[in-house]
Amino acid sequence: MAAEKLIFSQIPLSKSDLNPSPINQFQTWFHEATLCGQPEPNAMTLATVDQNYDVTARTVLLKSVDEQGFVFYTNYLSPKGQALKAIPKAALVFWWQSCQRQVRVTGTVTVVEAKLSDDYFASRPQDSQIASIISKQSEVIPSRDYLLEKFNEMQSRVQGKPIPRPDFWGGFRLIPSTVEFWQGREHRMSDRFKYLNVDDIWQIVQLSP
Ligand SMILES: Cc1cc2nc3c(=O)[nH]c(=O)nc-3n(C[C@H](O)[C@H](O)[C@H](O)COP(=O)(O)O)c2cc1C
Ligand SMILES: Cc1ncc(COP(=O)(O)O)c(CN)c1O
Repeated sequence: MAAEKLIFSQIPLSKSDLNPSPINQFQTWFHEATLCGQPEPNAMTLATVDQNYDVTARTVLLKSVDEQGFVFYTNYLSPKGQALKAIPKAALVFWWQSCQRQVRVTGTVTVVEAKLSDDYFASRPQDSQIASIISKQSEVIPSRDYLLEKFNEMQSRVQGKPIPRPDFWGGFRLIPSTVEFWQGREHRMSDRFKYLNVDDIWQIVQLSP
């Protein structure tokens, strides 16, 4: 592991290393994060702004990424769901300490196709499905017992039968307009490159650390 870490941490990143597509570049770095031994490399900070301009960030899990964008799943009625409905813009941050790498993404957010959410919901363990349904995400609750009672009630009611996805739960896709790759280097002289989408063409600029 130590040797693998050495391979990717504190190695120079130069423009000629970068794939013309920030998504391909992200996929390469994501793979390398696993090689570095980074636990949960798909955990990302998601920052949103609501209609009162209040800014909030929380961790969510990246569940898929392709040329269309970065997909995560959540409760559409949650604070983040409501914020994204009001202002469909967001930022993502990945910090892969094991590789001394950071990726920052900004862009616009759309609700994913119902079929994609249906398929993802169906792939989750049934107890996770139940938790998503009985939990009104981020609402104040009187106690854990209150939640457990709802969980147990639903568990005994469905008895393992397939549960359809509720319409208040599903995926969002962040369509990137900027993607920045940061490689930690010695003396805080880190390497940074930012992809900017200009008229559907990705331009790459180098940034001062
Ligand atoms: C590692 C980690 C992964 C998480 N993944 C998700 C996720 O994929 N979807 C989700 O809705 N909440 C996830 N959460 C919980 C959120 O951080 C947050 O507590 C919850 O979504 C409520 O956020 P909100 O009140 O801003 O809407 C995760 C938390 C952690 C620590
Ligand atoms: C509330 C919540 N919803 C969704 C997820 C996404 O992960 P999974 O679908 O693997 O449960 C998480 C991950 N911890 C979560 O905490």
